Amino acid sequence: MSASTATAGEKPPHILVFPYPAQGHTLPLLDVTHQLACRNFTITIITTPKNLPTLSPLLSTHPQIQTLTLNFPSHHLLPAGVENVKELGNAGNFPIMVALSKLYDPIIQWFRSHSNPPVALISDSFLGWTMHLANDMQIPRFVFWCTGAFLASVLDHCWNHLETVKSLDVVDFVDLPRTPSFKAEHLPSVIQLYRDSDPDWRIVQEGMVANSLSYGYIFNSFDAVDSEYFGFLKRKMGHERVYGVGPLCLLGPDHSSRGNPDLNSIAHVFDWLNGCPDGSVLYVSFGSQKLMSKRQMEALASGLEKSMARFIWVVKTGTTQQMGNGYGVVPDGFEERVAGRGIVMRGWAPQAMLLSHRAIGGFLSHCGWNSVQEAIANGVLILAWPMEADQFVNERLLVDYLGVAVRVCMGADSVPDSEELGKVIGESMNGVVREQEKMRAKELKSKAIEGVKNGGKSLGDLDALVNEIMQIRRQKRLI
Ligand SMILES: O=c1ccn([C@@H]2O[C@H](COP(=O)(O)OP(=O)(O)O[C@H]3O[C@H](CO)[C@@H](O)[C@H](O)[C@H]3O)[C@@H](O)[C@H]2O)c(=O)[nH]1
Repeated sequence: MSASTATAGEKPPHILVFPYPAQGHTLPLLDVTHQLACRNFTITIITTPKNLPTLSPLLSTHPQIQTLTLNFPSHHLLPAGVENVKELGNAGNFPIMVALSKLYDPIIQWFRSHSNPPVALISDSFLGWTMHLANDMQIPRFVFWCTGAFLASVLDHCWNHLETVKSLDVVDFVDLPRTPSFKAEHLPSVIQLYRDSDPDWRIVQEGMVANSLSYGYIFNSFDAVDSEYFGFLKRKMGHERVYGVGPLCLLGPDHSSRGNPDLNSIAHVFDWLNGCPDGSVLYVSFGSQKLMSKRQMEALASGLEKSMARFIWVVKTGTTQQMGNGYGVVPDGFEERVAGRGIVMRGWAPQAMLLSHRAIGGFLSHCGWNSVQEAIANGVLILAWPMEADQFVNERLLVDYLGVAVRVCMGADSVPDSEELGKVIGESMNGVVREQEKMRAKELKSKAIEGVKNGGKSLGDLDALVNEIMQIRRQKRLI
């Protein structure tokens, strides 16, 4: 247990946690919440009825955690009953962000009637409006970034220079370390989608700008990945309260039961992996949101077949209508042709568990930040196919700055050349090329592991965060 646990007689502080309802956002914030619950904090998590089940594993581990379950507000762009981005894909972010801002009043009412109200708020970066909420409640807000500090720095520049950024084909980030440039189509999706004429987008923009005025930043990232950008943000915000507590998948809790996979039905996958040589299998998955088109599915299947590499391909399946149009459909006969060398898993796979298997040596990924952290934590070479959102920014960091990834395709609608794709996969998995990248990936893994050990930087940042909240509570008591 950390040295920062409440001392005898000291009532643990009460904090309010507000996750954003997208798989890649909620799960890592729940990991941070777990860490705080392990340190005796009193916690209330804000959620909505359909998102409540995601909290179940955490709530059963920590029965003392309370929930504030509020009905999901409506928005004209949201189909009735939708409460999570996973149901709509990346396009769902905008209406969901706007709809949730309508929870301001019920949250304030709850806060004002509470006998032991929270002393701090930790809320997702996509809930920027909660900065005003925290001000109203007179408590500090910590922003949880489920992405890295490089991305946060890029976004900060974009939101603060929106008019200029939106007018350019290529944006030069001259104020950032390494002065990166991005083509307009590779900027984070929220920037590309922003429309000045729509008052709802103003809500989003104001919230995003407000993020940088918050009391502190918490990142699922760590020094060896993001130190330049941690430093940049500290200078920009004028204080040191920027905490890199990642990779969270190494801190726990154990992620093997995430998404409730039926481990019996996939026992054959682990049996097969157990018989494969170390580092010989490519894991292929594109996160919880991306559904691939018919042409993409065909090109990817063909590339995997031509590569002659061993693989596990996790296929996100769509609705009956989407699958009728070929979305998420594996080409006929493919599985028979690759039998013994490759496995297709449909739906949800225990990714963190699979990536930690000694036989997995490569990860063909969209570069979603959680996948990136899980790959790094396991020293796995990344074959990068960024598609949308923050993924092009993440890819730049991985390929060009950290040198732990190889670029294989770019774009949400791109269809890779299957010959070329097969060649890169084959060389990376079967050959002796990419040795430098593989070595750097292993080195980064070692640094990640060091960081979460006693005396390590990520654990130190977590303790510093805990101390900061304890301090806030002590000061509140003195007022
Ligand atoms: O079958 C699956 C699919 C996913 N996961 C897990 O789900 C998470 C997926 O997160 P991520 O890799 O970040 O991908 P997305 O779900 O696509 O995440 C969205 O949110 C991320 C955080 O903001 C962004 O970085 C991404 O670009 C955005 O697409 C990871 O922990 C995976 O291990 C599984 O366990 N099994």
